[in-house]
Amino acid sequence: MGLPIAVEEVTKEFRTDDGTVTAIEEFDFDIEAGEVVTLVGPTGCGKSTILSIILGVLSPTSGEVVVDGRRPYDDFYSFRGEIAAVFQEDRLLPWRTAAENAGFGLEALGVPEDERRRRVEEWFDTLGLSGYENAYPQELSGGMRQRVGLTRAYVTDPEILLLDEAFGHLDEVTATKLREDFLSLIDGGEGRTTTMFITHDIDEALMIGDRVLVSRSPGKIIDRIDVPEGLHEDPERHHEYRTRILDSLR
Ligand SMILES: Nc1ncnc2c1ncn2[C@@H]1O[C@H](COP(=O)(O)OP(=O)(O)OP(=O)(O)O)[C@@H](O)[C@H]1O
Repeated sequence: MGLPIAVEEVTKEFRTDDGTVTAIEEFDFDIEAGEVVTLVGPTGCGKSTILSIILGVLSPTSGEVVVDGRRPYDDFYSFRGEIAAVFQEDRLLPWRTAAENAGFGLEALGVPEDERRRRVEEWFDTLGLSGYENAYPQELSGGMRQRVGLTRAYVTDPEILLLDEAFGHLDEVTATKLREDFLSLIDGGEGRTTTMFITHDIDEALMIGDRVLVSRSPGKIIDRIDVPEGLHEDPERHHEYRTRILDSLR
């Protein structure tokens, strides 16, 4: 069903040669178990920073993130297999085949090879990668590589999935197809994974999120929007929501 995420008054500052940069200021929101929340905003508004804190690779300067009574950055290894992330660059290992890359997380969790193969094959089938198990990343298109990255995350059956501009560098046709597949994946499951999806693309944020958080640089959340069901199939209403976000970012 996924675990809920509580982000409580989180501020993150970085020290630089010129002083201090505030990447995010008092981010405060909850993501319910199984909810899909998108965070949208222009470059430099703190999207990757908050994602890294939830993933547990960065600590906040003040405030805290609590998942299941634990803080990911204090207890990183206890979240192994529970939080998975997909990034803009696919981060596949070039010397591993597509199936070996996709099974990497399971391998780290000590899942036996037969079981790994079975689970990867199931996901490859769902994501249209069947037949490419033995291909190397450099033999695959950008969209296919990103599907391998998604498989690597999904195959561990995580409680929380974090996506950082995951479809951002793909051409529009491939990105649209991946978004549609991604939506049918998250809507198809009986127990939804709690998902945080960050993007600078307003249409993508509205299409994917149950709820959209809007952030402006320097990192401050300036709007929170509940997305009505089926919004992306209603161009007029979609336009209204898009305009609201654009206006708040001006
Ligand atoms: N390690 C760091 N050291 C210094 N400043 C940093 C560091 N990481 C991020 N920042 C600064 O914090 C701010 C927010 O960065 P962040 O990467 O979170 O933004 P973003 O919204 O993800 O941007 P983009 O869409 O370009 O990826 C920026 O001003 C950035 O320069």
